[in-house]
Amino acid sequence: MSHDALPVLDLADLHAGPEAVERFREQLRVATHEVGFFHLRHGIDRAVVDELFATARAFFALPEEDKRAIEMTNSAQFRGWTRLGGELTQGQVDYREQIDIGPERPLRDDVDPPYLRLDGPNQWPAALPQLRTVIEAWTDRLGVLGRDLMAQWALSLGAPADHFTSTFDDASTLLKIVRYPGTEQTSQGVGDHKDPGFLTLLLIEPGKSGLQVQTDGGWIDVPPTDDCFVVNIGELMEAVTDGYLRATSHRVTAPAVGSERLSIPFFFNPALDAEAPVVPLRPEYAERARGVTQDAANVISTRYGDNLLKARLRAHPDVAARHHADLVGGAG
Ligand SMILES: O=C(O)CCC(=O)C(=O)O
Ligand SMILES: [Fe+2]
Repeated sequence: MSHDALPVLDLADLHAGPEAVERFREQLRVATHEVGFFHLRHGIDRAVVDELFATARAFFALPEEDKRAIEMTNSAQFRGWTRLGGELTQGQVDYREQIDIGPERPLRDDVDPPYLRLDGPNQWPAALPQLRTVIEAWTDRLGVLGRDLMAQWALSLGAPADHFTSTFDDASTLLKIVRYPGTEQTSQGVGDHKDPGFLTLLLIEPGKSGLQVQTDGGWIDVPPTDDCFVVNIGELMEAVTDGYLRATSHRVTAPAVGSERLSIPFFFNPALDAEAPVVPLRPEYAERARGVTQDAANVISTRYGDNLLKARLRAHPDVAARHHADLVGGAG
């Protein structure tokens, strides 16, 4: 089926009686079977969203040396600031700067299997302590929402509500705060990709376009939509539903010169060592499962840590060469 706009779901439906809940689940299943992307009206106070973007702007406005002090290249865990042009998608440079923040954990002694190297501390900017406060509150809020949505997905597919619960007990979420400056050098803000995990809750700075999603009918522009997340599923959700649900390629075009675009994607994912639990699909859905995408250049692993490490090594070759040369065939 071809689509020229994303479906819009409303979280308020989950508190509006059994019929509304049923409708929400149906929309969730259909949207992620057919498109893999949808708008989700969130009902979050504007003041919360405004504070997030004000804090994000304050971070990007810090002096270069404050950001350089927390460069991702310092971190074997791929945490911290990536300068403009420091990231690749499909081998091409992305024109964005960002900070990556994961669960705050001590460094581990045991790093076998290698994905355990991704556990560890964040790098927070010393000059902007409120970044940590604001982001930790946001991450907690989105963790609750992520768990609720996973239960709705399970029910929508014919599985018990708690199908995913234990998988997310020790969630290994990832949050990025991203800035795309306007440029004439390239149209690539971030190149075509699928997200490697389960679920992405993307908050885009109000009023900004630039996100494009691949559908059967071609690439479509996602228009700015107030008070909504853009939600998409990642490769693991495709894998556990044998392709009944679809991880969809997307990209961001660089904004016009003289403007910029901020976004805050939150990737809701299980523990690194979690094996993604296959969903027992209702027979009428199993019949329409397409199988998992087979691509020799992007093999999907159902162990989250393996799938994440694959994506991180590919996107950040400088971090890979410095800290993980043994995994990428470097000098070591
Ligand atoms: O910035 C955006 O709107 C999307 C970013 C994205 O797709 C990603 O970081 O995975
Ligand atoms: Fe993405």
